Amino acid sequence: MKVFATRVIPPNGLELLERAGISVTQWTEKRALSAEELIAHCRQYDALLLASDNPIDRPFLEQCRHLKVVALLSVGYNHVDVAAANELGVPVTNTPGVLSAATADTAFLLMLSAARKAFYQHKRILRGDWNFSEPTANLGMDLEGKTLGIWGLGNIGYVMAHRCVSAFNMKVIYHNRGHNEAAEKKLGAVKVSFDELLAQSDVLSVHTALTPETADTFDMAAFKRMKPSAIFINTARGAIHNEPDLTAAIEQGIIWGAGLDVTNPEPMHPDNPLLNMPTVAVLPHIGSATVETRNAMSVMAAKNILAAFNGQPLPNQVTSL
Ligand SMILES: NC(=O)C1=CN([C@@H]2O[C@H](COP(=O)(O)OP(=O)(O)OC[C@H]3O[C@@H](n4cnc5c(N)ncnc54)[C@H](OP(=O)(O)O)[C@@H]3O)[C@@H](O)[C@H]2O)C=CC1
Ligand SMILES: O=CC(=O)O
Repeated sequence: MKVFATRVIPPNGLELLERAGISVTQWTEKRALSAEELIAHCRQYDALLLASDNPIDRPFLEQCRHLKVVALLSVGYNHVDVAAANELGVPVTNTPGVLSAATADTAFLLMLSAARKAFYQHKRILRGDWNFSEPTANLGMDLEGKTLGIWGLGNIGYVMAHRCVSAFNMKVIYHNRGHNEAAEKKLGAVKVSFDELLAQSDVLSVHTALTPETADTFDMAAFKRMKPSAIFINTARGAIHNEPDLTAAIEQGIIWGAGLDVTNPEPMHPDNPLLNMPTVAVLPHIGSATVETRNAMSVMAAKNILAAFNGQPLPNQVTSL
């Protein structure tokens, strides 16, 4: 059995596959594979380990029906046509849970960085503008006791809420389609309507999957319903917010600032005005990027591949949005 990986894979997962006698070919070029190249490679392999954002769409799936599994090195699967995969009998797996803490830490980092204008303060040092003795300049805001609103309180949202309650005694409100009973019981999280989430959050952190229902939710109309002191955090997917509207909302003081690990589009252009706003912190989609977490993800993906090759139930198969 042979696996094709679209990027260099963290060692723990790779070792697991190789110990089982499976050969893994990794795409080592910096540039991403084109759709045609991906299909051409996959024709020669039994499984795909997808560590890039190449779409797994119907044209791909129609030409690669022989794959025993497409194992994603991510929890998000908005780049997969799940209905087509189900219809064409190509199993798809993801990596839930193991990356929740690292991604929540990224959201927490962005929240604190936006609140204290950290990225901007760093830029001040670089340009020789230390200015220590000015008591009213470059002030941030406290987070102690503030209200954290989570849109999509699942695995990552839960850890983010836990961090914020433990560190800053923040009150947690959330909006999901269902209830998160563990968060209600253990963190005192209160489910509110989406309108209340917008109106009451001091920090609003997005943790839903990108779906047709969640795309473009945070536009100017949504920002106008938020507090002028609110911080918007998105570590989920950039297409959930409208970036020109977010830029205008911060410029016009409709909201205070933002922390983004995901942008729309990615990569963000280096001239994007958000990068020069004092109350904005942007990271290049590094949510799960720690040594431990990426290794854990690679092990999870490898276990899904091994299960597929051994004809066993797949531990992390995704079958619906
Ligand atoms: N920046 C990064 O590097 C990373 C980004 N991510 C992104 O984070 C996302 C979340 O991951 P994870 O926490 O593991 O996922 P989960 O499935 O555990 O949580 C998602 C939550 O969103 C809620 N939800 C889904 N649809 C809606 C909706 N329309 N309205 C309100 N709530 C909704 C779900 O609850 P309910 O069903 O009750 O509505 C669920 O609780 C991923 O899909 C991925 O896109 C993940 C990892 C790393
Ligand atoms: O964006 C990363 C993911 O795991 O999803």
